[in-house]
Amino acid sequence: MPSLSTPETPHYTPAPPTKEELDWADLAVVDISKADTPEGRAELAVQVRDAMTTQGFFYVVNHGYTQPQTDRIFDIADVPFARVSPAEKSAYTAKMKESGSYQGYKPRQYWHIANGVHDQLEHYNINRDITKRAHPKPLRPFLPEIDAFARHNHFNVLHPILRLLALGLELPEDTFVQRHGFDAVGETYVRFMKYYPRSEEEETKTNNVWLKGHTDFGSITVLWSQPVSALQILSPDGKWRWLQHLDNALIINAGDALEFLSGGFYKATIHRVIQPPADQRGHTRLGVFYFCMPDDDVRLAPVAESPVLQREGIVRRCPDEQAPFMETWRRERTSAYGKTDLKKTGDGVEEEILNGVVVKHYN
Ligand SMILES: O=C(O)CCC(=O)C(=O)O
Ligand SMILES: [Fe+2]
Repeated sequence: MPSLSTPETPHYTPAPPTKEELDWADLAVVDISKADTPEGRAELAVQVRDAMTTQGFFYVVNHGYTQPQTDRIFDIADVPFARVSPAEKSAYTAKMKESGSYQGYKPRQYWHIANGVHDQLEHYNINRDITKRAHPKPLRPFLPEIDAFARHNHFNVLHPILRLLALGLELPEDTFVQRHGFDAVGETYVRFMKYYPRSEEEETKTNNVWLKGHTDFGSITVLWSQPVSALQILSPDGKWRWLQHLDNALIINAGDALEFLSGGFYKATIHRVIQPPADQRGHTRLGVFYFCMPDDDVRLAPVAESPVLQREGIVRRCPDEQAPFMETWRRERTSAYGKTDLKKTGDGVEEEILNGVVVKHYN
């Protein structure tokens, strides 16, 4: 909470929500405050199971942060971009290709998008254990608030959702919670992300794609809703649909690790970022995320003991004995992303093979 004792920082004002009527995805809204009781969890488990087996995305509301608390996190999120010098940014750049980890900065223009055009977004990633590594000086006064924010995401958002996902598979409630320890060794982290407007030439050469269609490689992504429309999901009918901003809501999606663990029952949904509608162009777009993944030593093989999977069948992307550990999967995905030669396999689809598993990218 902002108070007299919290350090000051300029307020980040995002563009107002678009007035355009876009083709919005119709997603469930999950009131996570109901997860406090067994009856509430039983009700939400059905809602979450339906969302995760069809769209792979849903909204969460009543997560326990007030609008002013959320606004404060967005103000802090701008610090690593607006208040850190280029020299300090370069000193804290992540060694993505070499170490397979995003911890630190992903600089602008690091990824190839299409036709020689590179991205125009930077992000700064902070492991939930904020003490694991040093941070740029201007960010240091805000570390206690970032620590509280990571814990809030972990215990009040991630764990309740993991319990619902286990219930949806008729498994003991803590099946996935046990594989996502806050104090375990693993990469689950906070990401602040800033997109900058692009030139006409960049827009044309990339067909307005800012971030290519992909699945996230972790289990669950928590995206703090912000007003600049640009995120689209590939709907089950094959159409790209826009995600609508809801004030102080979270957007939740499943990634590869959850798809592996659930034997294909919960879908890692493909999503991308494109140029915003005309009334929001020319603005920066600031994002706040909590990227969640199982602990490094978790093997990403299906929870075959699930009665649901026994009835419905399991879809495997590789044989169980070859299923990657979370650590291998995240390092390979991180090193390869935006840096490898992809093979064109269809209209707007490119592929690569990592650890014996096909990974698709969409334009
Ligand atoms: O910026 C967004 O809305 C989505 C970003 C995203 O998909 C990612 O960082 O994996
Ligand atoms: Fe993503």
